[in-house]
Amino acid sequence: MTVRIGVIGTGMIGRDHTRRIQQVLAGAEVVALSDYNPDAARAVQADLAPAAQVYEKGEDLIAAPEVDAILVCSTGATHEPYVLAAIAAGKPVFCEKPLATTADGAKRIVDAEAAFGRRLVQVGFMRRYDAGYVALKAAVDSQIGAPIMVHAAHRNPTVPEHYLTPMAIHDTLIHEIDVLRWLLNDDYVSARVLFPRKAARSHGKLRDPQVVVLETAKGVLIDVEIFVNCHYGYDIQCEIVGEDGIAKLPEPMAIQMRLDAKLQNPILTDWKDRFVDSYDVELNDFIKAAAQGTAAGPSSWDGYVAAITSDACVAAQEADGEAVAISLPARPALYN
Ligand SMILES: NC(=O)c1ccc[n+]([C@@H]2O[C@H](COP(=O)([O-])OP(=O)(O)OC[C@H]3O[C@@H](n4cnc5c(N)ncnc54)[C@H](O)[C@@H]3O)[C@@H](O)[C@H]2O)c1
Ligand SMILES: O[C@H]1[C@H](O)[C@@H](O)[C@H](O)[C@@H](O)[C@H]1O
Repeated sequence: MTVRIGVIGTGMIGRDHTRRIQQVLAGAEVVALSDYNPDAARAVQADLAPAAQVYEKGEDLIAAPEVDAILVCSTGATHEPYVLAAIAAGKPVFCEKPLATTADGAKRIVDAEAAFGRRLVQVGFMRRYDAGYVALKAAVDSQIGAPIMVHAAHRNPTVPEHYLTPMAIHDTLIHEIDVLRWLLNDDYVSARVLFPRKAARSHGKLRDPQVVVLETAKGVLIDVEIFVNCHYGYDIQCEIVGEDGIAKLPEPMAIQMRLDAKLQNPILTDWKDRFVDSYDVELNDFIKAAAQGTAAGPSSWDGYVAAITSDACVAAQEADGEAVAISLPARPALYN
């Protein structure tokens, strides 16, 4: 079966996912496109999916009989209504992170999917599909003993002026919030945020860098440095300290050079390159499950937990280093 996919939001990642489906992956084709800016949808149609129908409204694309499954790749604040409409239509939906910009919004999605009674939603937490993180999880599960501490860093070379202090949580830390919970098979109980002096390259409305300290139910202490004006490159670090040893996320493959009297390893500068393979694997998982009328991978429950944790971290940014408690409601049976 070829899964007929409609893509809502044809900006940077919507275009890239369309390219994947049309040119890299098997088992699916993009038959419909929609964007708030119709010219963006038409440009993607012209470049990548000439047979696709362009819809002015995302809601009409979701309802279209030729669309079996939906990708929501629009701006974060617009995800919730599209995901709810896809669930109401009984169609599998892949939603880019964040699932919703508030915990209440994510809960509405969880409630709708649980009431529907079958998984339909996959959230775009692609790091769970990254070969390095998969190997790290195997080491944590079976080699280094029970985890005690995690040291992580999420560094971007630069961010635009519209990137404000809470975005370091909602837009950036959200990846660690999901992947560390998955790596440790644990949930968070509190968050603290500490700010060193502001880096000189941090623009006026942004406090950068910051350190988020998360504590888990099993007593693991996690520190994540978020530094989005680090200048030198796009750098993701993760080290897990266990009872018997330490496991570290591998560096991306790079040619080592002996050149000009230096031993050199290049560092990536663009997030699109760092996780390029994992985007392929996550969408492949979506296509396989959608062909069976369901969804796999990171669930709307995971998206909801990430939203609750993000809200706590944003509150912690204003709490002068004090801990903000995180408590989760009961998990519906659908997500056990
Ligand atoms: N998983 C990842 O690593 C990753 C990476 C980048 C972006 N993202 C997520 O993907 C989403 C899109 O990011 P992007 O970088 O492609 O942004 P972008 O700004 O390049 O594209 C967003 C597109 O959504 C369209 N849009 C806005 N409101 C809309 C609406 N109501 N209906 C339909 N279309 C609408 C815009 O016109 C634009 O074309 C964001 O939620 C972002 O967090 C995830
Ligand atoms: O939307 C991007 C993307 O999610 C990247 O993976 C992350 O490193 C950036 O901080 C964020 O702005």
